[in-house]
Amino acid sequence: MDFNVTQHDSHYKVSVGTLLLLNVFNRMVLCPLSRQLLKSSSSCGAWGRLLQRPSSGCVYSSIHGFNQKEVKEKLQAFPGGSIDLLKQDSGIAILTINNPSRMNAFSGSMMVDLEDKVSQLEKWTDGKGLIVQGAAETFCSGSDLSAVRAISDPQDGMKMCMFMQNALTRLLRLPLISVALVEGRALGGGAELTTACDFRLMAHASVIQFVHKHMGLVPGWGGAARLVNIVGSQNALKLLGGALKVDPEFGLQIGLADGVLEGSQVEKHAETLLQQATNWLSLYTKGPAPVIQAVKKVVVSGRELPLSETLRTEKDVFGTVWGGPANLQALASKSIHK
Ligand SMILES: CC[C@H](C(=O)O)C(=O)SCCNC(=O)CCNC(=O)[C@H](O)C(C)(C)COP(=O)(O)OP(=O)(O)OC[C@H]1O[C@@H](n2cnc3c(N)ncnc32)[C@H](O)[C@@H]1OP(=O)(O)O
Repeated sequence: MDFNVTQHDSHYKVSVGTLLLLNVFNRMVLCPLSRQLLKSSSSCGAWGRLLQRPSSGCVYSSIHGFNQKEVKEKLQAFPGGSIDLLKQDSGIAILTINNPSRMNAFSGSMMVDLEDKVSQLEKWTDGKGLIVQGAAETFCSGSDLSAVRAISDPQDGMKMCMFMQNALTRLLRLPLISVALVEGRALGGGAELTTACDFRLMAHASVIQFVHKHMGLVPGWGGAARLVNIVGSQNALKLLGGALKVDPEFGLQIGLADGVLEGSQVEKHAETLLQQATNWLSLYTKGPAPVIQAVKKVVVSGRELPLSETLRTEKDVFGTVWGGPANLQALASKSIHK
């Protein structure tokens, strides 16, 4: 018996016998080999650096003079607020920036808390998606200005910057498809945080603004580098150089926003913003966790690595899903893609 398998718009006639043989070969030889390669490369290769080891996505380590323990102790001296993580059975987690009395500004302890929550998400094997939101109808007003004033010494500022670059780089590299739900304002570091998600959904009347120039600064949490990747260097220069206010319409126009949400969290009858964001994200997280995570991993490597390393990573990730449960089930159900 033969059936058609659609692959990249081409139709291949493959016999069931051939498929079974391929799958047996894959499960017995290629998959163990791939897993072995992934394990062995975790200590040195690009794949290992980016995707395999929890916290391996760090930009700075001791070789850059970065002492994580020391920085954490300094940051803990500026308490207030929290970063709350809710992991749901659906595989979608909600990360809430919670410091409403300061418009969800990041205190030092919240920065430490964020790093801890990212570590937890890196270990979440059942995870598929992540929504990052602010508490109490606003997103985040950046660094807590009282902490900023207290650590205005450039050395300390750079340590905080390295800590947040590490945390946000690891956030963006999570094997979860992430979306920032922007309600109210995302200012300064808050605007940078939105760029550490794969997508941004903006609520009606929300604003993303890189206010750094008004503060005599440039982004330091990796926001400028990510902004250039998202909107291109011309638009990034305009947003940073002019400290422009980006509303949903402008956000869509330049590609900073991926969708606009209607209404607010407190509306009684309409779908809440969180429900709308969940529905939006569900289109991309539908399916088994290993497959969704593999999708994110190949995109992260494509986004960050040179082509030859990207291709090798793609091959390794491919080896983790080829002949896996979802793949075998799809083959057995003779799925077609009309
Ligand atoms: C620039 C780089 C740096 C980084 O990347 O690390 C930063 O992010 S620095 C922070 C940049 N953000 C700001 O400068 C925001 C300053 N705040 C505002 O512009 C306004 O407060 C605003 C627009 C967020 C909200 O205005 P609104 O009129 O709606 O409310 P209030 O001004 O009354 O604010 C309520 C309450 O929140 C306190 N607040 C707001 N943002 C911060 C902040 N970033 N740090 C500390 N506290 C903040 C504000 O002071 C009010 O407190 P209150 O005790 O009631 O006076």
